[in-house]
Amino acid sequence: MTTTGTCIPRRNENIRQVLQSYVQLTKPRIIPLLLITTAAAMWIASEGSVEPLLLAVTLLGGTLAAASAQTLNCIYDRDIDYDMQRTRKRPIPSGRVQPQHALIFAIALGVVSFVLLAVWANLLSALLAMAGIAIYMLVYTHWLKRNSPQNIVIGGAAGAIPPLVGWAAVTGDLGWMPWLLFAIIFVWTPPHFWSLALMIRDDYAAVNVPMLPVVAGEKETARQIWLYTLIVVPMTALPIVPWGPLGATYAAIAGVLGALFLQKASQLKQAPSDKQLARSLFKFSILYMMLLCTGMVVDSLPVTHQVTVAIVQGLQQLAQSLALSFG
Ligand code: HEM
Ligand SMILES: CC(C)=CCC/C(C)=C/CC/C(C)=C/COP(=O)(O)OP(=O)(O)O
Repeated sequence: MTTTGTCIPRRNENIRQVLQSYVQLTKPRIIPLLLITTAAAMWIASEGSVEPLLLAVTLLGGTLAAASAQTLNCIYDRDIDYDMQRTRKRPIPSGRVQPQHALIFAIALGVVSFVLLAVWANLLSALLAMAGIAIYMLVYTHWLKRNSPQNIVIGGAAGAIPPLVGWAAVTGDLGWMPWLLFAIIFVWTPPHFWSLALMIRDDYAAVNVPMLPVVAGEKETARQIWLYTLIVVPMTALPIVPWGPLGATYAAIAGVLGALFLQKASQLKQAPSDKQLARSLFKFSILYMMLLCTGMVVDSLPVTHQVTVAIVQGLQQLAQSLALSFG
């Protein structure tokens, strides 16, 4: 058959499609931001010089744990995913992957993640990653998603676990700083998700998932988005000296980002039915978390510290010479 030259390409094409379906089960577009929050925690915990191998192993373990969690969610939610426009083409509702095969895949991902983290990082980071899967599946997907408009507030704890994994991988324990990172992501999640939910409210209403915009309406959702934004922005100041380990570079980045986040949330509060504003806030929430974490990494680098010290010393000298010439 190979002499016809048609079978091998077709087989390769099939393998490619199967692989693509399994990758889609893991909702891969969400994972990079989860990893950025993990990496930020690792950089702060190691004061700017994280061991490359530990970083790689922890990010791989985190990727596999998140992929396992998302695959389990795709299995559990296959009924509503079939009924929703946005999710109908996912691998299970569209019949491309059998739920039993997806389950084996999810378990394999979870086991490899646990072993990787437990052996090459430490047991605490491995257990935290497993706790992330358990909270996402049991608390969010099974218990709250279909039963309470507070589903993503409480269930959001799962998405806030990655920085705990990163911190634990570096230090072997958890102080207040990783819990502060957890809290920042926890409080950031409602503005992130509800701005999206405002755009796809009808999808959730059609399958009776009580997301806040379905249950309480656009005005109340926009009001609560505003309140959570009002809480999260000042919280991002707490990692700054004298309270925390971060300095001027992070403070400047967090300040600008916070002002923009507040501005966008306030605009949405004034026009809760405006889908463009909701879309803009959703997209910005992702950029916000990405840049905030990047700011944490940049601020933690020793070179940033050296540059900041040099600038401060330069300013002091300038002030002294000005004082001398005017005094
Ligand atoms: C319970 C908490 C959360 C819920 C319910 C939630 C929900 C969602 C949903 C439904 C989407 C749209 C996905 C799609 O179109 O298939 C989305 C997108 C996204 N989420 Fe979240 N999210 C949560 C927490 C997080 C966290 C903690 C992060 C990372 C720190 C995150 C990062 C993202 C990113 C990067 C996207 C955009 C993906 C794209 O480019 O399409 N989410 N989220
Ligand atoms: C440490 C560790 C393993 C953490 C994992 C946490 C995790 C997987 C967070 C993702 C949260 C998320 C994107 C939920 C999507 O909601 P949904 O499933 O209701 O979205 P849908 O409507 O698109 O199905």
